[in-house]
Amino acid sequence: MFQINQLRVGSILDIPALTIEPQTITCITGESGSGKSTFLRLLNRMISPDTGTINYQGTPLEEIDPVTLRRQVVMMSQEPLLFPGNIADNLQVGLRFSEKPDASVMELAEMLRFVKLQQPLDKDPFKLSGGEKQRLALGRVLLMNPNVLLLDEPSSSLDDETESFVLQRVVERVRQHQKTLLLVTHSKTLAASMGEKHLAFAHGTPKDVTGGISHE
Ligand SMILES: Nc1ncnc2c1ncn2[C@@H]1O[C@H](COP(=O)(O)OP(=O)(O)OP(=O)(O)O)[C@@H](O)[C@H]1O
Repeated sequence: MFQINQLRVGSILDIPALTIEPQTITCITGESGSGKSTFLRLLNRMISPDTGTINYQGTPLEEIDPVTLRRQVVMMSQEPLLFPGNIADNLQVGLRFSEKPDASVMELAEMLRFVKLQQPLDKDPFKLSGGEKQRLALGRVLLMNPNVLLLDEPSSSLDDETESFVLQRVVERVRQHQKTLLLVTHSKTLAASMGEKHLAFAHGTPKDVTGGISHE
């Protein structure tokens, strides 16, 4: 899905070579400031590298129209983005950006249940708690069902049990739809148990620690 070579972003990232296979779940861990968010932002061209190449499905990223790319490679950042309107509007906005048909009220209600957000569709999202805002943003990107989902600590405001529950369901759903997921999580336990690949970032360089064994 992505091939990365000789990539550098200032002194933040240094990735000699990395391949992300299609239809795989990749979990990403690493200390604060190790470059995890910057790495995700590169993959949908929110930022560009200083040197090196990233290919998406065999095409260099800079040759792909950014809007087209961001309809296929969707990022949910740590700070949940909210738009004016109610919860339903905030769920639909991703579908509209992707030029996909609106979801029905039933589908929206089902998505709220899926992300464990027990709030009415007509509620003002700005009145939600931090964790609820996160789950709303998660519901929005899940509805979009993109080729590639980039989730940057989507459940950091949840207690461990709810976090594990929600993430397991997200992973199951991505597998069912045969999509590709890159998931940043602070939980090494979840990262080790959930994906096909576990990348541990240190000082801007990912190390493949899948299965607890280093495959440098
Ligand atoms: N726009 C920017 N301009 C300058 N430096 C930046 C910018 N964005 C990030 N950085 C720096 O790059 C480094 C990596 O940041 P990044 O957000 O990728 O780390 P992270 O591993 O996601 O951290 P966290 O777990 O705290 O979210 C940090 O030192 C940060 O200060």
